Amino acid sequence: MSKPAYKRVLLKLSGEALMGDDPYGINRATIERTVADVAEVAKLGVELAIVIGGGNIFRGVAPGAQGMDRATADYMGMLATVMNALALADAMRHVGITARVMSAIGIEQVVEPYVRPKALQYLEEGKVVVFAAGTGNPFFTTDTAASLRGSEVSAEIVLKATKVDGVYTADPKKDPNATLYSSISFDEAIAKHLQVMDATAFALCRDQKLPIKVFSITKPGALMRVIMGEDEGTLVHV
Ligand SMILES: Nc1ncnc2c1ncn2[C@@H]1O[C@H](COP(=O)(O)OP(=O)(O)O)[C@@H](O)[C@H]1O
Ligand SMILES: O=c1ccn([C@@H]2O[C@H](COP(=O)(O)OP(=O)(O)O)[C@@H](O)[C@H]2O)c(=O)[nH]1
Repeated sequence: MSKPAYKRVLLKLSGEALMGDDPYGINRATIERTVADVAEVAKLGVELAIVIGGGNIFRGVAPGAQGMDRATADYMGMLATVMNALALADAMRHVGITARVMSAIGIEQVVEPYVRPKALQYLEEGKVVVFAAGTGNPFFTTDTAASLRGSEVSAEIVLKATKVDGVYTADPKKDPNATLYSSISFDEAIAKHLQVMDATAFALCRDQKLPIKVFSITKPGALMRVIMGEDEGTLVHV
């Protein structure tokens, strides 16, 4: 059997990865499917750090957050990612994968705080590390958290699993004529304002020379194909 293309990766899962076709929240069948994909990769011996989003929960409360102070709403969003991280780690435990959740905001009775050397130790021990609460700061996104943590743990690549199967010339959900890039440079993605990730996340990865692969969260086998270095999704590179 061929070998994985990477030894250590940072996987960014949007809240969507737990939501499925529900309007919001956590869908049991969907989380199990996501975890089965992740488990397959972990069992190959690839060291996996995960940053989980919160859109699936935050969307449910967002109407009530209207008119709210932005920073306060963002803290609610970060707490949503903590809930997702707990659900994800628990689902991993069910399939025999040991996961550790680390939070960027202090919430010690619930999960341990993010301590970089500890995260590195877990990864070396073959445990999956789930980073919760994004960067711990309002006005950021979990995509930026993925770039940050990916850099901190020296991941070889950031794998962004999302609703679309790669980076397009325009938002494919809005423009039916948009075409898929097989690869694109950070500078071009930023200059063209391609919104698949925010500019802060792109810029951090560019500066750290940390490539990003954007691929579908729903396409069966896509994560494994990416891990094996096969042609899948879009590579964003320096
Ligand atoms: N140029 C583009 N290529 C691909 N996707 C794009 C592009 N511009 C905007 N998008 C949108 O970005 C989304 C991916 O971002 P993601 O962080 O997973 O979602 P969200 O933040 O909305 O939960 C896709 O759903 C897609 O519709
Ligand atoms: O470093 C961070 C990461 C996240 N968030 C908040 O948490 C929410 C959920 O994260 P995100 O939208 O990135 O999740 P996803 O779309 O990937 O599910 C965001 O909308 C922000 O309000 C934040 O304030 N700082």
